[in-house]
Order: sequence, then C-alpha cells, then structure tokens
Amino acid sequence: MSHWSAISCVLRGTTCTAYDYVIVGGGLSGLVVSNRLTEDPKKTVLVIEAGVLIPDDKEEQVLVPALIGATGKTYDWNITTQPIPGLNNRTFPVSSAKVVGGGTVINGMFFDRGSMWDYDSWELLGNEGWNWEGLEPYFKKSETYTPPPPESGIEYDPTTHGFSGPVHVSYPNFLYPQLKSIMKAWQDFGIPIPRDGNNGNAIGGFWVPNSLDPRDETRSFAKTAYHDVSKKRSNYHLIAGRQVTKILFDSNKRATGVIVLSLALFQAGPSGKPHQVNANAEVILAAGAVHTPKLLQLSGIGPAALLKQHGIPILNELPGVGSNFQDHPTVFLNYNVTIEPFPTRSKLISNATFNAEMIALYRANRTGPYTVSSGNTASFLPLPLIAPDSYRNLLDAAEKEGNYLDQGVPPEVIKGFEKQKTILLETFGTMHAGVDEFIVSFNVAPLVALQKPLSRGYIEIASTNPFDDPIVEYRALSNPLDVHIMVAALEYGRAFMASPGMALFSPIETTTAGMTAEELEAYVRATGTPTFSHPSCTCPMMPLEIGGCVDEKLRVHGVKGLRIVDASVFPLIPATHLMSSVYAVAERAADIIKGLV
Ligand SMILES: Cc1cc2nc3c(=O)[nH]c(=O)nc-3n(C[C@H](O)[C@H](O)[C@H](O)COP(=O)(O)OP(=O)(O)OC[C@H]3O[C@@H](n4cnc5c(N)ncnc54)[C@H](O)[C@@H]3O)c2cc1C
Repeated sequence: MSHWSAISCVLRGTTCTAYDYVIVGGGLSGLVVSNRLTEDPKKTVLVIEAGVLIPDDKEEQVLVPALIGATGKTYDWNITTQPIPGLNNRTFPVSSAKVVGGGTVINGMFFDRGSMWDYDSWELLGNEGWNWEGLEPYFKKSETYTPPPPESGIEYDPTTHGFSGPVHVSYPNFLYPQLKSIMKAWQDFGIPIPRDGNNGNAIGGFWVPNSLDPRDETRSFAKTAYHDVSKKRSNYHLIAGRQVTKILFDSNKRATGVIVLSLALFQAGPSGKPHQVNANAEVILAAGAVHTPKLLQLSGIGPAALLKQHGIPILNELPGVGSNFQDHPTVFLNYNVTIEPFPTRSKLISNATFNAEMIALYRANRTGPYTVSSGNTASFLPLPLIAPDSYRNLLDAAEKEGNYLDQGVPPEVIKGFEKQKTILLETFGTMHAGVDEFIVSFNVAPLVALQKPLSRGYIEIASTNPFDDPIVEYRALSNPLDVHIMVAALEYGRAFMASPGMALFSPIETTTAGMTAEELEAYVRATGTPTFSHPSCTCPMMPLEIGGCVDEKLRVHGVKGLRIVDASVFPLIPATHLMSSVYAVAERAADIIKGLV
C-alpha cells in the first residue's frame, strides 16, 4: 500500500494494511516515538501493544501514588527467571510490563537521572553523540518539572530541567519527615550531598522527584503524557491486546512489516489467520529489553547457533541479540527500629483506621501520605567512598581475572565485554561512578543495589512458539567483583546505621548482626534478588565487531528499515532508576528518525 493510500485509510479510522511506521510495543518508548512521529500529519503510525489499554474508570490503582504495586501481576508478562547459580539457584519473577504505557503504568514513579559518566561511557563504546551533553536536551524535552516549594528546603538546579514537556515531574505535597533526618545523617557521615542529583552530578545523596502530576497528585505516565495527545491525531493508530510475532523482510533484507496475532488466533491453528501490517518507511522495535531480542530471534536475527538450534532460517547473523543483559541486583539489611517514626508506609498498611483516614484525605484534598509513591531520597556511592581501604585491591584482582561470561559466548560479544570492563574498572577507581545505590526508606529500611554489574546474562527464545516465554538467564553475581562490591556496600550501610546521625531511630541490626564478610557474601546469595525492575542492555548500541545490535542511529546492524528505541539499546546500565533515561533515549530516537540528529 502506498503512503497516500495509508493516509486515506487512517482518515477513515479503520485499521489499515500499511503505515509509514509500525511500532512494536506501546510501552514507554513506543508511545514517545509514535507521538513525536505523528507530529507530522503526513506520517502515519501504527503502535501494536500486546497488553490492554486500561479504561479510564479502572485507573485508580494506577493513578494513586501510594497504591504502587496494587495491580499485582495484572499488567505483567509473568515470566520467571532461570535458576540463578549466584543466588543459590533461586528463581525470581521478571519485571516486564504488558499494558499500554508499559513500565510507566506499574513502576515506582522514582524519577532520577544517572551521572554524566553513566552516559559518557556510552560514547566511549563507539556511539558518537551519546553522552550527557547529547542527552540532557532530551531529558529536558520529556519533562514539565515543578520545583519543590521553598519551605521544603529542597534545592534544585533550574538549568537542567524542562518546563514544558509531556511528563509531569514533581515532589509529593507530603514528604515523610524522617527523610530529612536521614539526609542530614548522610551528610554527617561524609556522603556528598549534590544540589540536584538530576543535573549530571548524581554522586552522593539527594532528593528525588516522582513522575507525578502536581495538579491532582496522580501518576504521570506514558499513556497520559504521550498517548492521550497522539490519539487526537488521525494519523495515529494503536491496537492493544495483539502481539507481534514476526518481522517481515524483502529479499534485500529490508523490514517491510510485521505479523500480528492474538493467542486465541494462534491456538485456532490454520483457521486463525494472522494479520499482516506493512511498513512503508520503517519497523520500530519498542518491545522492551526482554521482548525485543525475542522478536528479533524469532525473525531470524540473532546468534547463529541459537537460530540453528531452533531451525529458524538465518536472515542475519547478529551475535549480540539477547546478550549483555544487565539489571541492578538488590539486598536489604535487617533492622528493628526501636524508635519508629510516625507515619511510615508500614503503619499505613497495618493500621486500618489510620489508613482509611489517609485515603479519605487523599480523595478529598489530594494531600497526605497517599501522594507518596516509592520514595523521595536516594544515594549513589562510588567505590573509593564505600571501600577506601580495599577498593584498589578489588580492582587489581578484577583486572587480572577472567571474564566470567557463559560458555559458548561468541567472540564479538566477548570483545565488547572486555571493552566495557576496561571502561568500568578505570572509572570504579574514581569518584565519578556510582557503584552502590544506598536507600534508607521512610520505613528506615536500608537497601543496597549494585549499580554497575560486571556479570552478564542473556535472553533467548525457548522455542519457535511466539507465545512461549523467553529464557531469562540473569547470571547475577557470576562475576566475583559484583559480590565483593555488594558486601562492601552492606558493610558501609551497616556503619552508617550505627552512626550518631541515626541514633534518633535507635536501629538494632537483626539477621546480619556480627556477620563477617564471608557470612555477608552467603547472606547476599541467600537473600538478594537479581533485579530492581531494570532489565536492559540486551540489544546494545555498539559496533558490530564488538557484539553490538544497533548503530548510533539505532539501526539494526545488517538489515534495513529496522530500528530499536527501548531500554535494550543501552550498552551499559546507568547508575539510576531507568525511566527518565528511557524517556530521553526515546525522545532522541524520534529526532534521529526525523533526521534532526
Ligand atoms: C514494576 C516496575 C517498577 C519500576 N520502577 C521504576 C521506578 O520507580 N523508576 C524508574 O525510573 N524506573 C522504574 N522501572 C523501569 C521503567 O519503567 C522501565 O525501564 C521502562 O518502562 C522501560 O521502557 P521500555 O519502552 O523499554 O519498555 P516497556 O515500558 O516495558 O514497554 C514495552 C512494551 O512492549 C510490549 N510488547 C512486548 N513484546 C511485544 C510484542 N511482541 N508485540 C506487541 N507488544 C509487545 C509490552 O507489553 C510493553 O508494554 C520499573 C519497571 C517495573 C516493571
């Protein structure tokens, strides 16, 4: 179908057989890119999302910040990891959203950015322009930032924020008072306190805003921010509840369209005819870090051995597809807080009367603890700060050791990892890289999350059935340096909890009390998790010869008319929660596709 017949088809409002751009995945990145592309009324765009479009009247659990997690697994793919040897062969649920809006519908609304080095390291891996300077304009473009009120005492840097973008970013009008005491204790303990952690200086402890609309204290997410604007445009179509099962190519390896199916049609066999949609310009993958590699592999793009194993004809051998999998492993320290502050989130849940009063307060005035989602403070700490006496030895040992990659990893992927490792180890010895996220929440529960893992996992298809879950092999803590850093982070966290600034809570360490470093390692392996809900990096933006999947214009190596715009293109996971970075990457991707970058 030509461009002009596609236009006349969308004007009739029916689902067409062809569009200029077909976008797979209506999550965070898919909704950003489709919105920006449909700014040009001459371009037609179809977004295909496997999950549902939540009706407006069913949204309270999504919109009310303190109800995060209330939808359970309703809007998730419900995949389970493979047993993880580094975590005592335990399995875990994989955080992967399945709904229009993707992760932004169910996430913790934490809205922070990494440090400059997090993004500059992407450029060092062969991606010109992908650095802090190149991304800051897109961080700004995506947000409407509402500064904290002066009486909150929170400082901010106006030069780094955007004030007219689609996503509302603000602080809740209620801040748990204990967070101020914890922030003061961080400062007294020697943790740097930058003025605004979102201005590229995300080293130390700082206040973190949320993806929160301050006009009514509700979640601001990709559906409200981007889709609700796009849907008023006649050149924008979205189909929900349908899965893309294959990308189609012509004989010149140009992506020409996709096959769309529902599970019911798939199960109906030959009588359940799949739907084919053609793309006149490009197919754009925005299916997220778990599903983008799966779809490429099903379509004949991936490691040759894997495709052969499943009898899939090789369209384009691309060893990096599904490799380089990263996330932020986490572990809690356990404390009894003898002088417990009031309120806490636990009190909200356990005290039915107080809870009823607070939800009523929120419904009536949009104030109180129900305006708070997952939190408003975090610290990102470099290795020389948390392990001043041992960091040099740890890095020297890691440099000499092997790569701890899985057996059979293709040579290109090994080369890419070695390059990443050199960059990481060099910077781990400086104050520029946050290796440990240390949170002490409003429940005064300390948690550490490893920010820059050296362990690498992978995503692989389990079969040729597109409705089968992919194999999610985390391989978390397979590299010993990761465990050493987590143990150092626990020891540092424990020293902080015993510091004078925390005495007002009188915290008493429980399970981990008195544990040696060896015992703490066993504790991490027995109780840690592989994820902070940040799966990423599985189709990295890097040159082909070092295991990359996409080039710096986000084009899939070796084929035409196919790009990736989601969290899978990060070459290295940044030391931050991922949402604002995915927004910025998707905004930049849209400008690249428009030819503006
Ligand atoms: C529970 C949870 C909590 C989180 N908390 C935070 C937080 O507090 N702060 C923060 O910064 N980040 C957080 N994140 C991370 C952040 O939300 C994600 O990094 C971000 O949403 C990733 O965007 P994406 O576009 O790559 O993928 P997604 O937003 O996941 O979108 C991908 C979409 O593609 C669809 N899809 C997949 N395969 C197909 C197919 N074959 N056909 C059609 N559609 C398909 C999926 O259903 C999904 O909707 C959290 C994530 C989760 C899941």
